[in-house]
Amino acid sequence: MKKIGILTSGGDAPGMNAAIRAITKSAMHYGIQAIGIRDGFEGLMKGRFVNMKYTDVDNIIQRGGTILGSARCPEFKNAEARKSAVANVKEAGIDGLVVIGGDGSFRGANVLAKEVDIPVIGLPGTIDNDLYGTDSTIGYDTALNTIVEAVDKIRDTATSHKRVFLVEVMGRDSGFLALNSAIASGAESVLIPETITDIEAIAAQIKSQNKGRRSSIIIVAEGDEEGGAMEIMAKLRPHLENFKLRTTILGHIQRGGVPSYFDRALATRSGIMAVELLMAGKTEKMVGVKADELITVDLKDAIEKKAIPKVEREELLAKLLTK
Ligand SMILES: Nc1ncnc2c1ncn2[C@@H]1O[C@H](COP(=O)(O)OP(=O)(O)O)[C@@H](O)[C@H]1O
Ligand SMILES: O=P(O)(O)OC[C@H]1O[C@](O)(COP(=O)(O)O)[C@@H](O)[C@@H]1O
Ligand SMILES: [Mg+2]
Repeated sequence: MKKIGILTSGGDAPGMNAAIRAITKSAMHYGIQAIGIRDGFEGLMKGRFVNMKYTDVDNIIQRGGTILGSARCPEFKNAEARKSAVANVKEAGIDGLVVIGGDGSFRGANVLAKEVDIPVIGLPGTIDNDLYGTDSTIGYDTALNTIVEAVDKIRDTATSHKRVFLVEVMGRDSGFLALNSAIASGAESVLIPETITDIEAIAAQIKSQNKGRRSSIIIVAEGDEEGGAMEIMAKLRPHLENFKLRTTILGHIQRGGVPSYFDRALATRSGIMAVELLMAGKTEKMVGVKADELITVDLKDAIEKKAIPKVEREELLAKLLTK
């Protein structure tokens, strides 16, 4: 192995830079040239490649976002359009590729691996934590901490005014961020796409626990089947006429910021492993983590199987969420 390509794709996530750094430095350690590919699959198709130097990755472990840039690139789903990416990889002499991204990026990585015929490894980089086979994706922990900090602030004002707040968090098809931020912020309720949302039951719950005398926080995953926080508020309003309802959409602040210790460490360990897997000729694998041990998962499984947010002692937790 002489040249390893690195790209970041899909929604950016805190810790992507730590991964880029670890891959670049480990490649150099093994006498391999790291090639940075700008703007995800878009840069791969357009041949936006840079030889990574040691100094390019100095001082980036603590920075959010991705120094390589990222993109959503729908054209990459088209086999004809991907031909230019394959040609660019061959021309640059890239003989191994690390794709850092979410489920969509791994679908792209999986088809590309077959067309370009070089080993491809995926590192899960997404705040959504929606990849099967890993306890945590890079960026998830930081985003959770961002949400919890924001909800703590909302709680102060909600309590002062005895209001009911609907706080919308990211998670396009997945409730990981919503469920776990709700647990950690002491929210009264949580709405996630994995469970059926019953508007009347939520209204009854708010009435019984609150009676207009205290604050309530309802975390809403943006992908909930009843809609985002605005839609849920509109649906709740007729049932909660005597309550003061407010909505906050946290939005893209959840994607930025200084990565947590956890995300930096996970990204660094996974980045080293990605290089070693490529050197061993392994392909179409995702590097994941289970009970603090790094593991590999077939990319196919990571994409096709559904990651489901799990909680132990669901009944007790439901009480904690509603009292
Ligand atoms: N089925 C697919 N085939 C080929 N490429 C895909 C496929 N799905 C997604 N991609 C590529 O991966 C990119 C990132 O996917 P996206 O779903 O936007 O983000 P994420 O990887 O964070 O889930 C897409 O913009 C597209 O270029
Ligand atoms: O920034 P965009 O393109 O509007 O995308 C927003 C989406 O990206 C995410 O932040 C991350 O999702 P991906 O990892 O799949 O890109 C989702 O939670 C959110 O729905
Ligand atoms: Mg995704």
